[in-house]
Amino acid sequence: MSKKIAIGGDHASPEYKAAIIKQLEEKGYEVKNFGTDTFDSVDYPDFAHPVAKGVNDGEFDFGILICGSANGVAMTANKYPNVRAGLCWNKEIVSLVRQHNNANILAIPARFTAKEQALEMVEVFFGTDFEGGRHEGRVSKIACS
Ligand SMILES: O=C(CO)[C@H](O)[C@H](O)[C@H](O)COP(=O)(O)O
Repeated sequence: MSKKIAIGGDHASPEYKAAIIKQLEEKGYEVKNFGTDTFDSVDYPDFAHPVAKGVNDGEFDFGILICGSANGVAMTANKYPNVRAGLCWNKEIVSLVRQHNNANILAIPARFTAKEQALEMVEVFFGTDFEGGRHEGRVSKIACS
């Protein structure tokens, strides 16, 4: 069954988001776009919450969030107990956030990452599995009870 992916971001990112959606759909993923789709100024939590909630509730397997620095969307998403959003700026960090942290949301800083690099990061994110092992226990300690 194809993976279901939720994606969203603010006005810093619509063209990155569109390119990522195209790439993912071409690879057969099912993608739901939560906006925004224009450069009109918006508030990033309004787009990060629905993506994070969908991943948190198991409606989506993974999420992608994009804003200028990625801090705002990552902070918002990480309020949800089942979400592990990783702010990534290169492919190596993306590999690690999947292998070691079992991230289920990739947070991309559009204003500090070239679009080609963002697309490569997305490819690495979905091509890398959690290693488990010694990381299982650590990841299980992330959420507050
Ligand atoms: O990076 C962000 C939040 O962490 C967002 O993209 C904001 O838009 C950023 O704070 C910049 O805001 P601006 O209104 O685009 O100047």
